[in-house]
Amino acid sequence: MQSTAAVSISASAIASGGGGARSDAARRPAGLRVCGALACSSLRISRAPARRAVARAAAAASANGAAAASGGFDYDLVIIGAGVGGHGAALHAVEQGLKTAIIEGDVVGGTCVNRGCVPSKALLAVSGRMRELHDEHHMKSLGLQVSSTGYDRQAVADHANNLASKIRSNLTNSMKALGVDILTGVGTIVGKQKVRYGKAGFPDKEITARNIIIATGSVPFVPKGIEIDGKTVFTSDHALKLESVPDWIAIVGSGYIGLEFSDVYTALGSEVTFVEALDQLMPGFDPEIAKLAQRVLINPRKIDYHTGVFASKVDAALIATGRAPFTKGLGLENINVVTQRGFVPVDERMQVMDADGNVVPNLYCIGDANGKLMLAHAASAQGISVVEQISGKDHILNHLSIPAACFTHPEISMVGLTEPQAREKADKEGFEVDVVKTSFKANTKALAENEGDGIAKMIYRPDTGEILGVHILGLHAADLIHEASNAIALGTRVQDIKFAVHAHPTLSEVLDELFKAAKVNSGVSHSVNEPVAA
Ligand SMILES: Cc1cc2nc3c(=O)[nH]c(=O)nc-3n(C[C@H](O)[C@H](O)[C@H](O)COP(=O)(O)OP(=O)(O)OC[C@H]3O[C@@H](n4cnc5c(N)ncnc54)[C@H](O)[C@@H]3O)c2cc1C
Ligand SMILES: NC(=O)c1ccc[n+]([C@@H]2O[C@H](COP(=O)([O-])OP(=O)(O)OC[C@H]3O[C@@H](n4cnc5c(N)ncnc54)[C@H](O)[C@@H]3O)[C@@H](O)[C@H]2O)c1
Repeated sequence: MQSTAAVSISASAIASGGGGARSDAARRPAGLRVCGALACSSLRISRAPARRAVARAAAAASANGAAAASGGFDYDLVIIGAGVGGHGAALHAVEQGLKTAIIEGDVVGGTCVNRGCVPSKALLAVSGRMRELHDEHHMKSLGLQVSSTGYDRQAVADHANNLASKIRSNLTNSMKALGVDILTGVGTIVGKQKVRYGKAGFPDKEITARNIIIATGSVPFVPKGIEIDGKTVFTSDHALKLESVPDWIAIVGSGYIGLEFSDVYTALGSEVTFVEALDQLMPGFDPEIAKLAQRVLINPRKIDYHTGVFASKVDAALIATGRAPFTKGLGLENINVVTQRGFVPVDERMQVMDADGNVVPNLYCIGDANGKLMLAHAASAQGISVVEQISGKDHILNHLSIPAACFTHPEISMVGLTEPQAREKADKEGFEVDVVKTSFKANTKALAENEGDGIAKMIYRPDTGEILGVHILGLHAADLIHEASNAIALGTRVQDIKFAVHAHPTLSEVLDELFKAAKVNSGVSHSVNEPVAA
């Protein structure tokens, strides 16, 4: 960390508000609407007649609450925390035929649905449209005329709130429909395979479970010395309610939350000042992408910034300085588990480790509470991975294949290593890395949209063709990254993926060109497009 000057920011400018598993899918009725981590789809399940009979019986048993857990336990699986991590685990557990309960101490959906991904993306959808409508030059170049633009702050806030409610009820209904028992109260582990739940501090109901997953998530991290009052000094929890749009706002921290909120606030007319502790903005991103992002997302907007400034006292600001695990009151001391800065220590299988470094049998922790990767889809993927294991299939999630995206306009996305991380690994392990880049400026679809700002960058091994990292800044970068993340997850090499065909004209051709630009050492064979016998 660089120099650490404390900063004090005046409140005056902020004040003016504006505008042994049993039958699996068995329990899921055909044609049911099912919600994954963040999306719902209609599922139709076709089964052979014999399986259908078993399925009907199990579904009936489930509907009566009669399905039994194995081994004399109340449940095969109890999940503490019904955020997206817990929800993802619960759905997969039911699919595996596990009798499952989920305990929630507040509202279903946790951070992502109620105070995170969902409402923030609703606000960002508004900011994207406002930005476009306000950009007269952009509109004119498309031949469009817009006479006036404006927004209704309360209506924008309602859009975010309504979306959160809708997704929350989708998640709740999907679990109920599949036979997950939703238990209300704060969960505490009182012993091996034993959980009590109820009023915080006074849990009065006890259940046993063969396996327990901790999925209790996180809360905003607020640096020492900063007092949150929810009005002039606040976190994303408050900002997402959009109770006001200040003329000016200081944002402490230029990570995901800071950046996304700077996009929202500047689109709605605020001026923004970033205060960032490290010596460059967006320090968590690939440095080259961060530099370009500064040129596209910061410099042309009403944003100024102070880097190398560690905020320890503020009078008016959005505090976006990271998240802290929410693991208090979980009763970990009852099973000899000591948290590390609040995070639950886990191994690569999300198995909880005790104070002596041993695995605690039948206890797992997923999502923000273990701190491996604080993203909604990572939490859910970890949950699914754990359920695979407890259903008898060993599974280790490759975290380097998990994509991330920042939903600014344009978006930033990434998967795998940054260039400095890849070079460090290459130095240690003794291999070469190469980097290729392509631009949105040469992409027909991006130019048709008049959105040519952006690049894609790939870091790879020329000796093997292994993809080490891909970073994109540009239109729909968040959607584009999945071709790269799937390639990493499936171990697809550059020399193979470069022969995959992309529709024209699409933004995906930015990645097509990227793969084709890579030079893998001759002699390394490829395996796709080999003639297949008819
Ligand atoms: C503003 C913002 C925007 C974000 N945007 C994105 C995004 O676009 N994409 C993305 O991937 N991620 C995003 N994230 C991160 C994402 O929200 C988290 O990574 C994700 O919610 C973690 O899921 P989780 O299930 O681990 O925990 P949470 O979602 O925090 O859920 C934990 C649940 O456990 C409950 N709980 C806690 N303790 C107990 C207990 N003892 N007993 C019973 N219940 C308990 C809590 O009430 C909560 O409901 C965002 C976060 C924020 C703050
Ligand atoms: N689109 C998304 O996927 C998305 C969106 C929002 C949040 N999230 C998740 O939520 C988590 C929290 O987001 P975040 O933006 O709060 O955290 P972050 O870790 O992304 O960024 C925090 C920033 O604050 C800076 N900082 C910390 N203490 C400071 C201080 N005292 N003074 C000045 N600067 C300081 C850090 O250097 C860092 O740049 C992230 O880990 C992210 O995974 C994801």
